[in-house]
Amino acid sequence: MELRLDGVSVEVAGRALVRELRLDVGAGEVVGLIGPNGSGKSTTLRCVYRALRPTAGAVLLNGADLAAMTLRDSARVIAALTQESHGELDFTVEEVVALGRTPHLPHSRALSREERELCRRAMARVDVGHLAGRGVLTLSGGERQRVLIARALVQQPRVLVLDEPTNHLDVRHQVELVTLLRSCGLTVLVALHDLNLAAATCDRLGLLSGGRLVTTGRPADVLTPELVRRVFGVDATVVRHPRTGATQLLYDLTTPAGTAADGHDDAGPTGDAIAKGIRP
Ligand SMILES: Nc1ncnc2c1ncn2[C@@H]1O[C@H](COP(=O)(O)OP(=O)(O)OP(=O)(O)O)[C@@H](O)[C@H]1O
Repeated sequence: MELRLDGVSVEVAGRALVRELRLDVGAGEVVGLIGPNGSGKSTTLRCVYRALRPTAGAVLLNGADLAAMTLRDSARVIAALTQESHGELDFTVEEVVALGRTPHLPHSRALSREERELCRRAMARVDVGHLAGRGVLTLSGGERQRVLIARALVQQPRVLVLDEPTNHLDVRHQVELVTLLRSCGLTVLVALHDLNLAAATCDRLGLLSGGRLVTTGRPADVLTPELVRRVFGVDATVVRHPRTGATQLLYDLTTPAGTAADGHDDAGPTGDAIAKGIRP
């Protein structure tokens, strides 16, 4: 299923948080949103999982406007792992995972045997099967994050939207999540802070700054030292992973590169200016 952000803008209290964002995620493609704090990544994702309505533009699924679908219908197609997903009540792990079936269940029907098996497999896939009977509030941050990934999987979506899914995950579970995102066959839009993880995970990246899309492209084309310096204010050397060939950045941790554009409307060069290499 193809996801298209068609000129999406979000304005809150007279302030533009996202401006005319155009981005396509092809069926089965993994696209990463990267950018400094406050650049508009979460706001963009909120428009896709319908926590926010774009002020202008539209989010399209296979060409159909998401705004015209019922929330239940879109929840059958789009699963989200969000920054807000953590306010669960004290359910057990298996109860939280089973909640992923809600958009598919007629009122008050219990899970079928197949659905319980689906939940069991999803829990095993993210390594939380042994926690099935535990209360989610007793879990560590990483364990809880993996439970929420299992919940998204049992939703059997066609599109997966993830906001910083590697938060709290140790390195093994980060690698497993990358493998899962790359192999699940779903259309994936994921916001990531870790640029090396983004480069290893995503087919393409969209780089945001100040609510604008600076550029999109393959990781090797987006993660250039020039753009990383202009947008993040960090000096980095680009290397290729010796085995996988993935683009990876080695940060220079000793010398600040100067002022980066941040998420504020009135600070730093605009996204367009950055994209063209123009300093005002
Ligand atoms: N409801 C809101 N009202 C006012 N401003 C908001 C609101 N939601 C977000 N913002 C502002 O919009 C900007 C973009 O926020 P957003 O959360 O999308 O950024 P982000 O790129 O996800 O940042 P981070 O990397 O810090 O998670 C920020 O300056 C934020 O303070």
